[in-house]
Amino acid sequence: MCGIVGVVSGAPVNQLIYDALLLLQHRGQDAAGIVTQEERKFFMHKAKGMVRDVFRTRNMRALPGNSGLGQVRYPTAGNAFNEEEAQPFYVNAPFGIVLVHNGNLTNADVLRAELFSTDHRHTNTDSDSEVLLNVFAHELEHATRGVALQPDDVFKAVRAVHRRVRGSYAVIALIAGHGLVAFRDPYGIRPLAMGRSAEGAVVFASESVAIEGTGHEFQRDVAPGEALFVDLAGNLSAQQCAEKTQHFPCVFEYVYLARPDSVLDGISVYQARLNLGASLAKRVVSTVPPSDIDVIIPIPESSRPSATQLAHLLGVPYREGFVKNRYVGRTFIMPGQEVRKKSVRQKLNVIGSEFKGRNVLLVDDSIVRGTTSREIVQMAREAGARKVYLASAAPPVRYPNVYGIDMPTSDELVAHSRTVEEVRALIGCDALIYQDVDAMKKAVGAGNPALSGFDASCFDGVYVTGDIGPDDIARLNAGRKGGTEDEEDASRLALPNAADA
Ligand SMILES: O=P(O)(O)OC[C@H]1O[C@H](OP(=O)(O)OP(=O)(O)O)[C@H](O)[C@@H]1O
Ligand SMILES: NC(=O)CC[C@H](N)C(=O)O
Ligand SMILES: [Mg+2]
Repeated sequence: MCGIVGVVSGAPVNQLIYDALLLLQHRGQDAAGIVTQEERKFFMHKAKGMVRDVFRTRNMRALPGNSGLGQVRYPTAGNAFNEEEAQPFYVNAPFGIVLVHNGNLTNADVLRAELFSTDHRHTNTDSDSEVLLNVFAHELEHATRGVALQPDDVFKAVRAVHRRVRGSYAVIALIAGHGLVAFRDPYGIRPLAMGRSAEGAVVFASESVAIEGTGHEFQRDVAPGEALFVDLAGNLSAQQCAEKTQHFPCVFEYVYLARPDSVLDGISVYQARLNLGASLAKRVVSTVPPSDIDVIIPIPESSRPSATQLAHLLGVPYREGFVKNRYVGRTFIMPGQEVRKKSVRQKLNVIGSEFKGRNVLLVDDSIVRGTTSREIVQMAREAGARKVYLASAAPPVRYPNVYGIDMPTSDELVAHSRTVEEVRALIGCDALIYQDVDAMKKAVGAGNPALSGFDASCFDGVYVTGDIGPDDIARLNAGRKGGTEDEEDASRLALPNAADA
C-alpha cells in the first residue's frame, strides 16, 4: 500500500497535496513525490524519504498550478532503494501523462515484454507502476488516434487497462491540458475515494482522512472497475469500465494499514478495530480466565482500539505500558529485517511499574514476521512481568501477499507452517491467542454487508483475482529487490525453525 492523492482546483494545489501526503504518511515512508500542472507543463519533485524531508520550501515554490498528484511510496515491486522508482511517473505521449499508483501488478513482467515488443514503448525501471502508466498511455493513444481527447476516450483506455493488467491498482493520472482520471481495479482491492471543497475543487485520495483533513467533504468511494474523469474546469464524468466486478477490499487495511479515523468502502476503520477487539475477547476467555490477567496493555500504535474494547469486555484494567517514540516511523513498512528489528527497541520503551509482578495481556493488531512481538515479550519480562500473554486482533499471517503489502515470501512469516503452539514458543510468551479468519471477516464486514467479501489472502491463502498460484508467488518474489542481501540473510537467521525453538 502506498498513499495517493490527486486534485483539480481553481487555486494552487502544491500545499494541499503536501498536506494530504502528510495525512497519508503512514501508508509509505520510503519516498514521496508531487507533480503539479500549469499551462500544460508539469512540475515534479520526488525523492527518497518522508514527506517533511523530501519537500523543502524551494521545492514547494517550484510546484505551481491548479492541478496535481502526490504519492508516498511503500515499495512492493522493483527496488526499494532506487530513487528512480519514486512516484509520480511521467510519459510524454500521448499529451503528456503523469500517474500515481497504489497496489501491485501480478503480470508486470509479461506486460513489460509486450510493451517493448508490441507497443514499442520503453520502460526504464523495475517498477510495476511505470509499466501500468505505459499500458494506459498506449491504450489512450490508441483510443484518441490523433483527434481531440474526450472523456469517452479515457474510459476506453481504462477498459483496455482492465483487460491487460492483473493484480491490484488504485490509480490517479493527470493528462496534460485535459484533466485527471481516477480508477480502481475490478476487485476494488486497494482503496480510493473522492471529495469536493465548497469552492468546487475535486480531490481523490487513498483514505478519507486525506480528503476531510484538507478541508474537503467526502463524497464517495470509487467503485471497483470504475473510472472518473475530471476536466480542468472541474466537470466530472464517470463510467464503469470493467466487464465484471466484485468488491473484495483488502482486509489488512482495516487491521493495520489505514488510519483509524478513515472510512474505507463504507467501513469505519476504528469501528472495525473495536469489533475485532470484541470478537477477540471471546477467544481470550476460552484460553486464559480474565481473573488470571491483571492488566491489558496495547502494543502501540495500531492495536489500541482493539485493546480498549477487549479490556472493556473482559473487565480488566487497560493500561499504557509501552511509550512510543513518535519520531520513529512504522516498523512493519520499513524495508529490510535488520532495520525493522532495531527500530522496535528504538520505538517502544516500557513503563516498568505497569509490568512488575503482574500477569499482563499484551495486545497487537497483527503478528506478521514476529519482529515486534518477540522484542516486546522480552521487554515485558525484563520489566518484571510474572506472566506474559499475547493476543492478536488478526489471525495468523501465513501466506504471502501479492496485492500491495510487502510480504513476498512465506518463509519470513512467523506463523507459516507453524502451529499456534510453535509460534508461542518462538515468541516466548506464556499464552498466545489469535483471532480466527471468519471472525475477522465478520467483525470488519459488519460495517458494509454489501461487499462481496475481503481479500484476506495473507490469512487464508485465497487470492481473489483467481489467477495466483505458487509459481506466480515465486516469480513475483524473484522480481523483488527489497532489502540488501545481507538484510535478507539476517532475517532468515533471526527466525529459527520451529524445530529449533
Ligand atoms: O510481526 P511484525 O512483523 O513485527 O509486524 C506486526 C507489527 O508491525 C506493525 O506495527 P508498526 O510498528 O509497523 O506500526 P504501528 O505503530 O502503527 O503499530 C503492527 O501494528 C504490528 O505491531
Ligand atoms: N505499496 C504500493 O502500493 C506500491 C506501489 C508500487 N507497486 C511500487 O512498488 O512502487
Ligand atoms: Mg504495531
